Amino acid sequence: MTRSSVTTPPPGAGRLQAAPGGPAPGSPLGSHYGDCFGCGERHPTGLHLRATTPDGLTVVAEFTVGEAHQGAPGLAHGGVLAAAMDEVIGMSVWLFQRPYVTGRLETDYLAPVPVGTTLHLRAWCTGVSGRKAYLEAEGRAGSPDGPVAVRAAALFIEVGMEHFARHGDAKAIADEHHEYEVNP
Ligand SMILES: CCCCCCCCCCCCCC(=O)SCCNC(=O)CCNC(=O)[C@H](O)C(C)(C)COP(=O)(O)OP(=O)(O)OC[C@H]1O[C@@H](n2cnc3c(N)ncnc32)[C@H](O)[C@@H]1OP(=O)(O)O
Repeated sequence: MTRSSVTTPPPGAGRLQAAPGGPAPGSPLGSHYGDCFGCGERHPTGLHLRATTPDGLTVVAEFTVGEAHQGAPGLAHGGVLAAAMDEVIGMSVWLFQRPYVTGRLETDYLAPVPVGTTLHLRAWCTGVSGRKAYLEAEGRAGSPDGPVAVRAAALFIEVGMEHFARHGDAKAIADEHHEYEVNP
């Protein structure tokens, strides 16, 4: 993976620990928002990522490239593939049980991805330092051990739930996330 110093954990960065009360190994991860382009079940042309965590620390998910995801005829758009990387990484920080947002996302495209291909996605954390989390992801074509078509490295920044309430739709968050106090 070609990655910059911004997405490389600094010396002394901590390792991620499974959050108490987080999803049990093997359990499916639900969508964080029904209208999300990445995981929302209500989104008509979204990626509809369905994810599980095998170990409470990493996330695996599948995304089948559809007609709505094309750039060149018959091939996935690079921005859509980056969105899939962003989403699976976002799901993996969701395991921390604290809200994070993408600060920087770096993507390597290794092979074209035809419409109809199922990408097998995996994301994991490489380090945590203060509010910063360092993460990586890959997408393999056709099967979990297929060729790597896309790779990403990211810096995510921890924010409070008030970030989403202040900048987004506070009512929609409250309706879907009764477990969080969005205006503490
Ligand atoms: C309904 C459900 C609700 C739950 C939703 C779940 C979400 C799931 C979503 C899933 C979808 C997938 C996820 C999505 O798509 S999330 C959507 C895409 N991302 C965003 O919209 C984020 C937009 N940016 C911001 O809001 C602010 O800039 C943030 C909050 C990130 C930081 O502003 P804030 O004022 O708070 O803090 P700070 O500026 O002091 O920065 C703090 C530290 O971080 C460093 N830094 C920051 N940025 C960068 C950068 N680009 N490169 C390098 N470094 C960067 C910075 O230097 C500093 O370091 P240091 O000086 O301390 O060393």
